[in-house]
Amino acid sequence: MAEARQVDVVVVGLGVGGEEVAGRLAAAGLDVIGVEHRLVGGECPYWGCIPTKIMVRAGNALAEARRIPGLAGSSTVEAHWAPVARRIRDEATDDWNDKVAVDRFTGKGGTFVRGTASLTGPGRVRVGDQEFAASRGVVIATGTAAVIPPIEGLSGTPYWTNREAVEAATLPASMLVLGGGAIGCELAQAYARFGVRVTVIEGSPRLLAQEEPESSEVARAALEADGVHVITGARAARVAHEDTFQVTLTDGTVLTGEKLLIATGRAARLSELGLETVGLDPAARHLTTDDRMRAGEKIWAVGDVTGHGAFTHMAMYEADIAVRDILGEGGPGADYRALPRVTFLDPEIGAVGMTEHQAREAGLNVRVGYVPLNQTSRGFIHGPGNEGFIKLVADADRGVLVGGTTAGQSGGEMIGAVSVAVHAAVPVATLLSSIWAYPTFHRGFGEALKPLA
Ligand SMILES: Cc1cc2nc3c(=O)[nH]c(=O)nc-3n(C[C@H](O)[C@H](O)[C@H](O)COP(=O)(O)OP(=O)(O)OC[C@H]3O[C@@H](n4cnc5c(N)ncnc54)[C@H](O)[C@@H]3O)c2cc1C
Ligand SMILES: NC(=O)c1ccc[n+]([C@@H]2O[C@H](COP(=O)([O-])OP(=O)(O)OC[C@H]3O[C@@H](n4cnc5c(N)ncnc54)[C@H](O)[C@@H]3O)[C@@H](O)[C@H]2O)c1
Repeated sequence: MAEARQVDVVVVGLGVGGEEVAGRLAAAGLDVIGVEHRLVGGECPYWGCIPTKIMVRAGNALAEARRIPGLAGSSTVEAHWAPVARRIRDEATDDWNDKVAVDRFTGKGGTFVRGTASLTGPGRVRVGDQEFAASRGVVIATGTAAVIPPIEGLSGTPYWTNREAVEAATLPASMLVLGGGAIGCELAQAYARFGVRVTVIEGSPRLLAQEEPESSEVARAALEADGVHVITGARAARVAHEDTFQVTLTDGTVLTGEKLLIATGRAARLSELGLETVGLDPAARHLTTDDRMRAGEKIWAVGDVTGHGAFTHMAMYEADIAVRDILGEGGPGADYRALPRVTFLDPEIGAVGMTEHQAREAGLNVRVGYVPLNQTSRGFIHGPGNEGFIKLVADADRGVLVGGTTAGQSGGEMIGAVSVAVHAAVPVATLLSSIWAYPTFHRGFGEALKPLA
């Protein structure tokens, strides 16, 4: 093997987080190697956020058109998948080609290496027969991959993960979805709105189990309204595939579907990284980081691998902190109190910070405000499609919000206000004295805040 090339920084994985770190460090004048074995940009643009939200946008347009009767006349809606598949292939992913993204990075002065990287010691990375010695250190941004549960018969069948569901040029007649988290719910609704017969099988007692119970109810009602068969508290015991999939649940129920989507969570890609060469545990679920995203000697970690929340905005947030630390720029460290997330169902389910349950578990003196959107003026005006609610969770001792959920037409947008309040610890008294525009959905904040006084 040739002698190690001396550089400033090696970034392993150029997904959302890694591309941001590598690009900014290169633009700042450092000698940066960026290593990626699939596509620069990672899961979000090619198989995650962007293509799935293109599907959601299209499904929502269909749903809104179907709401015209009773509001504005009549509508005949014919759903076609071809424009959705075309937008994903041509506009969003360049047919799963990352040339533009690679050029973006090299244009900032970075050196791109296509391949699988592994650590060989502090600051040292191997990619194929190339070795790099990074004087400042290595940034791990290797993201997550779909978890495939060890169900009898599943391995070896042509099951789908989010990748095949996103790449589909045509739709199946029917689809079984294992897992009712964000991926399962979003794809189930989008597919159902294009006429696919969808069944969701969720192991825990409710969908979106990490969120408020009220969010789970909204999600279930929304899916069922679109004809999705939702089964909760059920486990798959066996999978078989001939022409179609057969999933046998532990209670003996047999379900069939043309496709089977596995959406049972994601796991950090850590096991093949050579973490043992830098004193870290390769069997760990995530890389533990301090508030500067440092994970060990000459090692930073950002994005899904840190386990703080598998979201693009989290990867970007942590990338910014790591960049500032590597460049010695200072500034605020990581603070996860106000982590926002949006499940892009119709209605959208936005949430930030703690759920009521988490706040009680944390021993806070909890107060809760809750308003169903259909009881607000805007909800009444909106009519069909006005499902949702605002729920605010306050720490009564400190007089501030610690979390909230905004489910509804613009739930993903509304959560921004709660996010600011939690992040900046705005006193509930100050929020109560605010003026909320009439008739908006967010005017419901005024009502939801009243019990928190
Ligand atoms: C279906 C779906 C929908 C989603 N929707 C949303 C959404 O609406 N909003 C949101 O905020 N988040 C969403 N997410 C989550 C979001 O995509 C991730 O949080 C984000 O991509 C994480 O960025 P990352 O850089 O940590 O990892 P990734 O984007 O996974 O990038 C990691 C990169 O590292 C590369 N890599 C791994 N190991 C190596 C190695 N050894 N050598 C070289 N390269 C390596 C991988 O090929 C990959 O490109 C969604 C995810 C999925 C799957
Ligand atoms: N809108 C967004 O921001 C968005 C969208 C999609 C994904 N994501 C990110 O990607 C992550 C992964 O999404 P996900 O939906 O795969 O994971 P998830 O962890 O959110 O949900 C997985 C679900 O599968 C269930 N499950 C696990 N094993 C099962 C089994 N054997 N049988 C039946 N059910 C089982 C779990 O109980 C859980 O409810 C999310 O947590 C989120 O961070 C975000």
